[in-house]
Amino acid sequence: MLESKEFLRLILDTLPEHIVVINAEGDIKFVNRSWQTFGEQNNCACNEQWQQQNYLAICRSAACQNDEFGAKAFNGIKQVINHQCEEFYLEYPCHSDMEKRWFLMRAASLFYDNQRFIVISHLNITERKLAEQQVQQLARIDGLTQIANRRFFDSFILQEWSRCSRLNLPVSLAMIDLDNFKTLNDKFGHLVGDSCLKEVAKLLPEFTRRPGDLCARYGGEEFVLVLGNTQSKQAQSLVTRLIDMISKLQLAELTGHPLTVSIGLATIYPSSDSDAMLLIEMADCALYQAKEAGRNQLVVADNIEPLNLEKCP
Ligand SMILES: Nc1nc2c(ncn2[C@@H]2O[C@H](COP(=O)(O)OP(=O)(O)OP(=O)(O)O)[C@@H](O)[C@H]2O)c(=O)[nH]1
Repeated sequence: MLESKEFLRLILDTLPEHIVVINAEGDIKFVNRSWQTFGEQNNCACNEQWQQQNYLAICRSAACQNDEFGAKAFNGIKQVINHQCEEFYLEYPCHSDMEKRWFLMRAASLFYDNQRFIVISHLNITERKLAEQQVQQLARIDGLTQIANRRFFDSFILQEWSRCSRLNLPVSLAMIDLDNFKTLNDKFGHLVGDSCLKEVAKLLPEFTRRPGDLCARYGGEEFVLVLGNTQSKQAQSLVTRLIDMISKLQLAELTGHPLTVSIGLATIYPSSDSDAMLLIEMADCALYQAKEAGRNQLVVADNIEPLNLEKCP
């Protein structure tokens, strides 16, 4: 019984992996039931006639339509066919209109009857991928305010700095610090302090809608806005609007006083011999000056003489 082809086929049909076997030219020689069913459910054009298809041609045609995973699959399978490796693995997305899906593809060679075949299986790994994404999401979000955390800001600013350096675009950075927050905490308690932080954080995403923008909690009662490809004048008008919105927050019910912030704003055209630390230092220095000048105001680093930077803490 074990040698019966029918028996082996039935075993393959019970597997959840979608399995296709091709010859060294890429011609499909076998597909299991999971493969067939997946094709039917996803309206694959070549359903019913899989064994008249060439799998490498399918991958190449996907690659020609700029599907990077089609190109990777094609190259990987070719490597197995050409004995450059025994096995090839590829994790790839395959989203439908209704759901997100990811698969793990494995290609391995097989000799049978003096002929060479490649067994390609596709395992659904969506559950693991979604869990990974959730962990990544949690690792980049600040628990209290639900906006990006410092760690994510640190990597984002580097990316945006090099993107703007390549394209010769300005980057603006606003450092926003709540005024007299210690007094507020001492007077009304930390829970009220926390509510203030959450309310301010809720306003920020409205100012950072483009892919080159980010709002983040920089530390305790300090926030940052990264505004890629934004000139100082544009950034100043955004930040001025933010100051106005913060002053109108309904926090007076909690504290009896309007909440105010001090903001340091810096704008730089990145160059290859400078790094993002300079922008952060300039914005920080401007923030320091805003505090020194009495708080509840914006200071723009453009107006700071280079010498004055040294006076900052
Ligand atoms: N409620 C709350 N308070 C925080 C949090 N993180 C930091 N703080 C408090 O924020 C306060 C910051 O105090 P300071 O650095 O002296 O600043 P400040 O009182 O705002 O004074 P200026 O910045 O000079 O206007 C400290 O009392 C911190 O304990 C937080 O997550 N929640």
